[in-house]
Amino acid sequence: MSHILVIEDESVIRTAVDRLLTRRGYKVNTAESVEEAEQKFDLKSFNLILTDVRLPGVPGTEVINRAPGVPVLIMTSYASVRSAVDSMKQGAIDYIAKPFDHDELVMLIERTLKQEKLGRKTEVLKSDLDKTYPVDGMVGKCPAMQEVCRRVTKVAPTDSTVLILGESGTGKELVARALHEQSLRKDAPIVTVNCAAIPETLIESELFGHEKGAFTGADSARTGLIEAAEGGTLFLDEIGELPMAAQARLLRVLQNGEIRRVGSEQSRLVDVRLIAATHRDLKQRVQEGEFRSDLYFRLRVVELNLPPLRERGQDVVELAEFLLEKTRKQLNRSPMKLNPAAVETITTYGWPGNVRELENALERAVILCEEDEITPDLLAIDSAHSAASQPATPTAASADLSLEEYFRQFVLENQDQMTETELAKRLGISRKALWERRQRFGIPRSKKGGN
Ligand SMILES: Nc1ncnc2c1ncn2[C@@H]1O[C@H](COP(=O)(O)OP(=O)(O)OP(=O)(O)O)[C@@H](O)[C@H]1O
Repeated sequence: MSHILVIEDESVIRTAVDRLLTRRGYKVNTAESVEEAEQKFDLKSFNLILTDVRLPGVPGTEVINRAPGVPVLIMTSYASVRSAVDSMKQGAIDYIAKPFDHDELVMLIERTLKQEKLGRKTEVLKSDLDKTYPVDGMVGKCPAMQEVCRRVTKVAPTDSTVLILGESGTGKELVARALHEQSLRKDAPIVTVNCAAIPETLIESELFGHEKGAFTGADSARTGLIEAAEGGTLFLDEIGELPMAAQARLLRVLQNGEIRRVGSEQSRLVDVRLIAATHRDLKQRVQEGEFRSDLYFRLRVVELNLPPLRERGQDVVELAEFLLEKTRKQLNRSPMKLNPAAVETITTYGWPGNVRELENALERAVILCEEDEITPDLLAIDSAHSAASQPATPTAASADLSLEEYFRQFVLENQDQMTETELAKRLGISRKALWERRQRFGIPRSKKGGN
């Protein structure tokens, strides 16, 4: 049984998390501060520590130093994304923004404990994968993916700005990380910001920082995420969602290498390489007046186009085999293979959620598989959702149905019967991505929903 320590000074949250985790079969201890936790327990004996950042006494991040080797998850309020980034730099495994829902927290904990258990094994696996696939575990032999790999290798060591285009789940973040890993900046941080996830009112101060008194509530000066990436790489995901005012500021960074905090008259120099990504047609956003053309041209110094999985031919089978092997090793299962019918299903399905959806389907199959063969039923691809027979998939008969419309329709039709986790899985996206899209497309969660 895994043993978890929860450090949280707000008693309502502490009790709720304690109850939730105990119900899920974990052994849980709680404390209101790092000092209290140290007095009562041997911090190093826990399998995982979940802590708030702001606590009476020393900040929660201090447990990273006081319990070396124990994975630490940080709970933080939304407004302090920056402190979460800092904690990650100090060695926290991950963070979760409050308010979080129970499923989200449990998933994060399960994942972290799984990773902790695998520990060194994963390291070995990673180096195996690196040997097999020259661009950091990126699988793909079709001409379009080969071109992407060639360009990644060529452009990574330069400081050029890169724009990565592709549908959701096609591997944009993987490419951004590969670019960083193969660059001279690899020992400095890569800071990832999802522009769609930060409210419009906060994005400028989150990215560029602000001076004391720059706006109501700014009671102290703060550095932004761009400065946090100093010497490294800034990955701006979903850049198509960046509001106009922030676009103007970003342009200045690209043109002059200078950053001006909100509320400041002075600029300071920053040394950051920018990689941006979007699933949107940016050129069209420019034509619609939603995106600055000068910024667009600055961004696409090098453009990488990731094709949707349905256009990658036989790559889908190689990817499935690769992901199957990766997942079964991570889950400590003996060798498995796809049977011919599963290969057929994988080849004919349209994969609207792209590689992420394939990854989820295989993870589920590995977990449920009792023999050494993956059969189509384990993949749980609803034949009604296959490319050939489902008019509601974006790849199918109604090709004119955009991904957004497909998403909207799917969520509205299914949210009363499915939990957010199930919805996200079926759409082949993460829960975070589901949340972001609900915000973006204005689809609130239904009251009847599963969680
Ligand atoms: N070519 C590939 N080879 C191996 N794994 C891949 C490949 N492409 C994507 N993946 C895996 O698929 C998952 C989704 O990829 P990633 O998060 O990079 O997609 P994305 O385009 O950034 O998605 P989103 O737009 O939804 O954020 C990741 O786990 C990634 O490692």
